[in-house]
Amino acid sequence: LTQIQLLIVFFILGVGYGQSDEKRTNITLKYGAERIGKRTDQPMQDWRNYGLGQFIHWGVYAIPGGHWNGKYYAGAAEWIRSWEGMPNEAYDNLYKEFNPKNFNANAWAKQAKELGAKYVIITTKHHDGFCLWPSEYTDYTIANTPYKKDIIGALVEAYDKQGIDVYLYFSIIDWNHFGYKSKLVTDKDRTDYEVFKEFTRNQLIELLTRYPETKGLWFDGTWDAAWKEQASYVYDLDKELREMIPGLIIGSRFRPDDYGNRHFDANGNMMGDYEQGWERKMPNTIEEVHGNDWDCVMTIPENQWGYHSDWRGHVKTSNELIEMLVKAVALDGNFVLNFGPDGLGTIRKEETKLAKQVGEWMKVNSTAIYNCGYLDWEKQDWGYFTTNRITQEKYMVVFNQPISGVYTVKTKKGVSIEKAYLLDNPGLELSIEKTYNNEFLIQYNPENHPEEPFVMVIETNKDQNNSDNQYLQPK
Ligand SMILES: C[C@@H]1O/C(=N\OC(=O)Nc2ccccc2)[C@@H](O)[C@H](O)[C@@H]1O
Repeated sequence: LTQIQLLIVFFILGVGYGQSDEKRTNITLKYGAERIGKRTDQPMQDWRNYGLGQFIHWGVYAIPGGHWNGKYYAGAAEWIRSWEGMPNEAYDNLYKEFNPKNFNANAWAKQAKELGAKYVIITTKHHDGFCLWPSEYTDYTIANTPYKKDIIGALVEAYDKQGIDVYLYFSIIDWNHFGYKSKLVTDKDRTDYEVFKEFTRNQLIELLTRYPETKGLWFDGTWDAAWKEQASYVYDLDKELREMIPGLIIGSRFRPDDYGNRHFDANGNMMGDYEQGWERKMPNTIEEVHGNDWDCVMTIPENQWGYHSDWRGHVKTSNELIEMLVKAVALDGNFVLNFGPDGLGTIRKEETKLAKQVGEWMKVNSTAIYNCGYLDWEKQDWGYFTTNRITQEKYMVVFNQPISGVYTVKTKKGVSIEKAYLLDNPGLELSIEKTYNNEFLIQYNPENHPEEPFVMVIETNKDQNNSDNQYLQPK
């Protein structure tokens, strides 16, 4: 069978589409997954141990904030230029009034610190092509606004000062560049696109040169057919960027393989260092993550990344966001919560309130989040297990208090629970009954009903500070 016929066979069998976790290598690829299995170097360990991150979506789309000419835009605010109610001409001149007089990078970074975020992903350029840094490769940048100053530089410095690692979001889609095409039809498309590819490479090299503190790049807007044909160019660019900053972390949303597959190549092996497919959604089982690192990026409203002045539909509460965070960590992922500052650089009150609430919970309970990941015990209804990858301490994060006050825990063969107590009250030991093989019942009946999730610590006969485990010490 030719490779194409083989691919078709795999595709029909549904096995070639990258959702399986046994690593196959039947199809020879020049531009497939660069590695099978997780990265184990320190920068990636640090990434894996973050738990919680902050996403910032900010740009000229924050000026209209989801409205134009008195009309409400029901889409995602950062996509307003694509709305028929927003003339391109009008949008493309908004930068001339971009003057965020309330912007305070240190205040944003301080708020992220109090939230408990260990890293931040900042939009340098979204699909509209507006650059928040003074790029020398286009005039459509912050330098040509009334504000003039380098927003990215100020944010990198401020977050670095707070000890929060900085990752840069970069959209390959660029509606402002003449050479950007979603698909390549004519010869002129192709020659224009070659100019666009060089422009894209130049901007990425420029960003890593200007901001060498950058720990990684979060690519977006790579779903176009035109981009998916560029396996060789992207492979070389990926290599070039990684050589500029050793340890640089890039997710699965950047490279296409020989057949245009992103996230997973034709053999089902993940491209990049972690899976970036969980956007406003989450896996429910460990099987769905296929043994890969992954992040979930999440909006507070249903689907607004950039600032929209009129959030409609469901706005998540702090307890909902905390549960998503814990669920991500419990399934070996990171949870990245999005903030969309308004056109003047103010982080809106709803986001500030939630950042405070989640931050207060993290102050008490982050022991069950930072450096933690998946524990292969059977999931129970009361909530989630997490375990510290270094100390192997085990946690039960409770979201659903059983009326019975009985918390069922099924351990592994030979593992018995010897002690259980509340993280925020270690002195109060909880009673433990062993029933039958590997099942233990922990009793906890508080007088008053806790108003938010809480953490129980469990110690087993197998706990030791296992220094030879595969995860290195956090930084
Ligand atoms: C983080 C978000 O990323 C986007 N798009 O993401 C996706 O397209 N996600 C996606 C699409 C299909 C499958 C899985 C994820 C952007 O368009 C949006 O404005 C925002 O920046």
